[in-house]
Amino acid sequence: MKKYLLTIGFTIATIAFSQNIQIVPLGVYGGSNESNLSSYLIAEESTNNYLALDAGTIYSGINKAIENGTFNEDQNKILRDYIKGYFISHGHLDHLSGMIINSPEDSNKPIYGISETISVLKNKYFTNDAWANFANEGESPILNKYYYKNAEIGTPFTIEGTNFTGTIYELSHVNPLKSSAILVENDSNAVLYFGDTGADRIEETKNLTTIWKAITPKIKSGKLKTLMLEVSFSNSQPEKLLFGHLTPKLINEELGELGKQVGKNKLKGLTIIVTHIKPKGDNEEKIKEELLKYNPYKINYIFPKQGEKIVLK
Ligand SMILES: Nc1ncnc2c1ncn2[C@@H]1O[C@@H]2COP(=O)(O)O[C@H]2[C@H]1O
Repeated sequence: MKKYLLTIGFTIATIAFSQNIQIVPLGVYGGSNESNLSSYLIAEESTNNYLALDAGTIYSGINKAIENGTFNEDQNKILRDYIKGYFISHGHLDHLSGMIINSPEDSNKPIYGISETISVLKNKYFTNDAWANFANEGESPILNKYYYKNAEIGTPFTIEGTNFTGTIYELSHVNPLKSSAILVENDSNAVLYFGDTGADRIEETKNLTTIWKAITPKIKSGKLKTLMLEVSFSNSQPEKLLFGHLTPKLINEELGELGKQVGKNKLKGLTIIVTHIKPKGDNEEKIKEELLKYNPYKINYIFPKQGEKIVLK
């Protein structure tokens, strides 16, 4: 009997610990189309406990997900109950305007970010001049709906309302402007989401190298399921006009650095979800073509679509 119970316990534990991760893109572009800007909901597959990775577009993305059958609930419930908190990578509008605009209808929840991002929210957006202060610090009247969670770089923290922990890393988005990435993980799976970032060579920083070193063990063990990485421009964009972004060429340059840590063959089949494409002219088609045509590390590229769920196995 005892052995039987132990087996059941082990099976339940295995199921509990091997939760796949799902991602619901609410917005996928890095500009122009204000109804489809960077925001990705991430949760364990069998739950509705989502962290929003950036919040450029919220309302239109939820509607699109309902239209696609990804969600089968009303708009308000998804906003208020499913989204347990926001990670905001940096202070640019295309990463947070959806959260601001929807704040009057939202419920109480945390906003995670580096101190620079929280400072922008506090001093530029949740102000009486720009909107109203729906957060818990800053200008009066303080409406106390959102509460800031200032994350220390590289120190894991609990993501409220989920089984995830988060670890934030610093990025450079036209040095000295800071952006950030977050490693979201449960016991068996991990996803690394990047806000806007330039390449180390162009930004003259070592931020990406630091991240590649930090995640190498998780890639080697197979725990890290995907990188959600920006590719804003095609290779035709001159390096002096990148404004702190990546191109397919620079992705391969950075993957070369990661490959040095992990071992080249270990990158084969790694999934990269391509974020933040700027949908101007034929930029989107060119980026896709360039990534797929010259893919020396045999990366599995996914081009997310608004409202279409991705399950990472
Ligand atoms: N000096 C500049 N000249 C023209 N466009 C710029 C300049 N700096 C920033 N931008 C644009 O403004 C955008 C702000 O958000 P992004 O960083 O996504 O991308 C940036 C560029 O597209």
